Amino acid sequence: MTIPWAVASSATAVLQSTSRFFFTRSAILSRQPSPCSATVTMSNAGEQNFISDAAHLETIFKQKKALRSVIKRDLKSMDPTLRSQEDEAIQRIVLEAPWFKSCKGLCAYISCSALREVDTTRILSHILRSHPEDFQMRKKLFVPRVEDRNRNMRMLNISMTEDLITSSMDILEPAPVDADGNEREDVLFANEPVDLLLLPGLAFDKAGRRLGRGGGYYDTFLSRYEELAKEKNWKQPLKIALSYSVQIVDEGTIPLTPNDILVDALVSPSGVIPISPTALEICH
Ligand SMILES: Nc1nc2c(c(=O)[nH]1)N(C=O)[C@@H](CNc1ccc(C(=O)N[C@@H](CCC(=O)O)C(=O)O)cc1)CN2
Ligand SMILES: Nc1ncnc2c1ncn2[C@@H]1O[C@H](COP(=O)(O)OP(=O)(O)OP(=O)(O)O)[C@@H](O)[C@H]1O
Repeated sequence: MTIPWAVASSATAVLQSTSRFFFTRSAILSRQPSPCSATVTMSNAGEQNFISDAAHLETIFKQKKALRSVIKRDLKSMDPTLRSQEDEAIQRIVLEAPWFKSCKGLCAYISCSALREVDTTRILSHILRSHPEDFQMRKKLFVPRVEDRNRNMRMLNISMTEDLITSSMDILEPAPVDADGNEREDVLFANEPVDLLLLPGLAFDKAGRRLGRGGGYYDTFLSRYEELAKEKNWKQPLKIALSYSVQIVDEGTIPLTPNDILVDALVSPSGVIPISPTALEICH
């Protein structure tokens, strides 16, 4: 695996491209990373360093924003037939994967077609329909619920699609309490670990970088779960992102910021792309 320690293209290239009103896919996607880190400093004076760090981060967030626009535009113009073929292929690959079949608990997103996310309907209904006679045999499913605009997202347990309501962000989410008025189980307080996290995103690369929608919800949750698993001595869950072909970009295109968490593998319509040593071991 390439270690994506280099986080951004040169400030000059960024300023040139972000100062235009219109971004072409090739202009954004052709950037190469420079060997500078997110905490690059330009002076020995502490305050000066702080300013240059902040300015550098701001530049990187601008790059992320520009890349999001390009990918959103590409997703919008994707042929609907191709989209549904890719949705089918990706979900079939997940449903047939040994890491999916063997997992006992997982967090997955509820896809939103307006956001042009890879569909998860088949995967979720497969889980929720399985073992109707014995719920204990079922995979335990947790899905996201946004709590506020301050990056707080919980993953709550659901057992049927009727548990879901439309959120203010127009995404299906679980209500915090179930039909009997009981608080839903939060994965961060569960007694058992989950083995798998199925992640959405806007762009990905083959070194595990993931560009989200800019809310910081997933990176914050992933870092909390990573900490929890360490504290409890649990195996870290596999972090697998689902990606249309058009969302996979060249290495060096997705700038990294300090809180970004890398994924272990991608599932694209052409198959699983293992990235981390754990994923390489599981997939071969
Ligand atoms: N299906 C799904 N559920 C999810 C997420 C997700 O990405 N996908 N989230 C992952 O964080 C959280 C919700 N976060 C969201 C963040 C942005 C937008 C959104 O509509 N963004 C618009 C731009 C809005 C703007 O710029 O003001 C967009 O991306 O077009 C939706 C959900 C939790 N649930
Ligand atoms: N673990 C974290 N702790 C504190 N701040 C965070 C954390 N993760 C992300 N952030 C902040 O959230 C904001 C959005 O980050 P970024 O643009 O990288 O989001 P994203 O990766 O696109 O979104 P997401 O993580 O929801 O998929 C940034 O200000 C970032 O610094």
